[in-house]
Amino acid sequence: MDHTLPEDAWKDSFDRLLDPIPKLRELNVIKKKVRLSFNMDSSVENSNPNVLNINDCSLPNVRNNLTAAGDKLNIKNSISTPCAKNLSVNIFHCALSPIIGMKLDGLLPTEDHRADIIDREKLDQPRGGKQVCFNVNTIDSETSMESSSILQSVHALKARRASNKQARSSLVLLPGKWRKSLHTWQRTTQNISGRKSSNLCVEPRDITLKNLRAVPRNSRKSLHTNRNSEHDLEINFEAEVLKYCGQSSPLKFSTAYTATKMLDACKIGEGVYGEVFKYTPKNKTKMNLVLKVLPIEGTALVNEEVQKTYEQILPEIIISREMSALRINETNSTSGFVDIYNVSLVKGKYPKHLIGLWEDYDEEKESENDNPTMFTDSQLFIVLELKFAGTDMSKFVFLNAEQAYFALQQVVLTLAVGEEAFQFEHRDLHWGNILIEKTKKKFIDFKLRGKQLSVETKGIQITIIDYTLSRITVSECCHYNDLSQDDDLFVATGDYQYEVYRMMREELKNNWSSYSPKTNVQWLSYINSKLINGVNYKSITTKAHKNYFEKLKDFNKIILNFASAVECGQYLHSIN
Ligand SMILES: Nc1ncnc2c1ncn2[C@@H]1O[C@H](COP(=O)(O)OP(=O)(O)OP(=O)(O)O)[C@@H](O)[C@H]1O
Repeated sequence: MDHTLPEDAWKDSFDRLLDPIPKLRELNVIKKKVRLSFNMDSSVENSNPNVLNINDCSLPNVRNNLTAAGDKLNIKNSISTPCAKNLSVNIFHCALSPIIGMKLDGLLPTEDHRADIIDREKLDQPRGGKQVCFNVNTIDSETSMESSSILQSVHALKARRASNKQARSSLVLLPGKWRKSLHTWQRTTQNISGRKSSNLCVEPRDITLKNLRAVPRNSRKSLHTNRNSEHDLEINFEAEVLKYCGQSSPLKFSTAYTATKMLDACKIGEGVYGEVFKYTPKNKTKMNLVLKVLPIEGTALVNEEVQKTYEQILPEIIISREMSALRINETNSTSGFVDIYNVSLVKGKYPKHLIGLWEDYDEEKESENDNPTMFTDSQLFIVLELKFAGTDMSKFVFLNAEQAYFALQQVVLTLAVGEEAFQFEHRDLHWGNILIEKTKKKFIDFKLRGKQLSVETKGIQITIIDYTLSRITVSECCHYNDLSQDDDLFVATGDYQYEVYRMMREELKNNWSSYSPKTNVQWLSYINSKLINGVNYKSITTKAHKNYFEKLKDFNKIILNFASAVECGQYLHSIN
């Protein structure tokens, strides 16, 4: 029997169509143009579970945390998309641009992947692009993911939904900045599980970050404590913002912040809502300032987020101004809250030199934010000009525990002054929101209820930043962020920090407008624990280190018994 296939067996139906037109076949017009598309479902096709980006976790203690909690993440459920700029060759043969993923800072590797990371680090291999990872821990073992394919994840989730069980992803975050990771997780899981999305059917090719839409959040609220107040009348938030900026209309962005006025400028950080640049003003060459640039009021999503409105940005401006002004308050004063020099409302395209700085940062550190070239002529921004206040506590290297102990005292008294002046609760005082810089001053002065207090600096000065979740009462109005409907933050794990959000919710009975200075104590207990087990010390063998390390440990045993930062401060000052 002849097993030879007929000559045209290789032809598909399309080829057969060409048969009657031999000239076309000769030209092979169509086939020559067919290329393998890496764009299509690139989040699926190019997933590589062996690539994990921990470049942001270079600190030994962060690595330790990764080691301690690594088992919690099933890295197989990861989407990774190749990022052309990290690859030495262009694997994208097609004209369309590749889909760029984002890394989710807060997630932890498994044992296998830790080994892989170490191998990659030894070989100094290039990073494999940004990633989104999530851990689906409610899937039964038999339906658990067997490969890294997101396709299988989706099928498993669909199957699970079909059997009427609720799919819920767990959230394991690294200590510190959580907002970006949480938002990415929310977008990812909400679209996969359909929890808050009306579109329950998610096809694999829909799972690209550009397709994931943010859920608008409008949780900033202001509550008038005096109900008969004339403030209850309709507020014109635009006019209020302009008033705080000391302007009658927006300034032109490119002329208000020209390159010539900003010496030695560079981008130093980024948040979900904006970009942070550092520079020296031309007329004050001994000073370093920081510009925090926040797009507002536009309809375009920025970094996958809805832009804040005048109404949402106003409380942040008010809190920043009031806390900064405590430097000159007669009864309760502190310089521990970030010093704000100016706030302005600007309009127009991003200045070219700031785009250049953004791109330099992106080249070096890979920004997770959108390139500001996206902004049009009509875009509005709030620009906060702040004093540069140093390095955040997670990256700072303390000399020894004595220096850390006195830094804690500065944090305690700063919060205590805030409580007394404005019923202030920070509500998000993780170690990324405490900045530290060296100082030649011997003492830092505070005034609490009119009483002068001094704390030894031991060579460093602390500054508290980021009032996004903070609460204050000012001019019979309480400004706060209502987290009562925001379940996701309270399911996160991975650090004591995430326990504190739950502790706060319990303390406040989920009524976020109420005042309880105990939440400041809860954050102080977290900071104290980080000083015991988390921060870096230069010298740990000295007597001073051991002595003060014991003091930190003793204080840790009793700290949660205090009702406020004021009480903590009084106690610490009495035992000094
Ligand atoms: N005054 C300052 N001095 C030095 N660095 C600063 C200052 N303000 C902000 N930064 C740096 O910029 C980063 C982002 O700032 P910030 O936390 O205020 O932004 P954010 O948009 O509120 O962030 P997110 O909302 O994502 O937590 C900080 O982590 C810090 O490293």
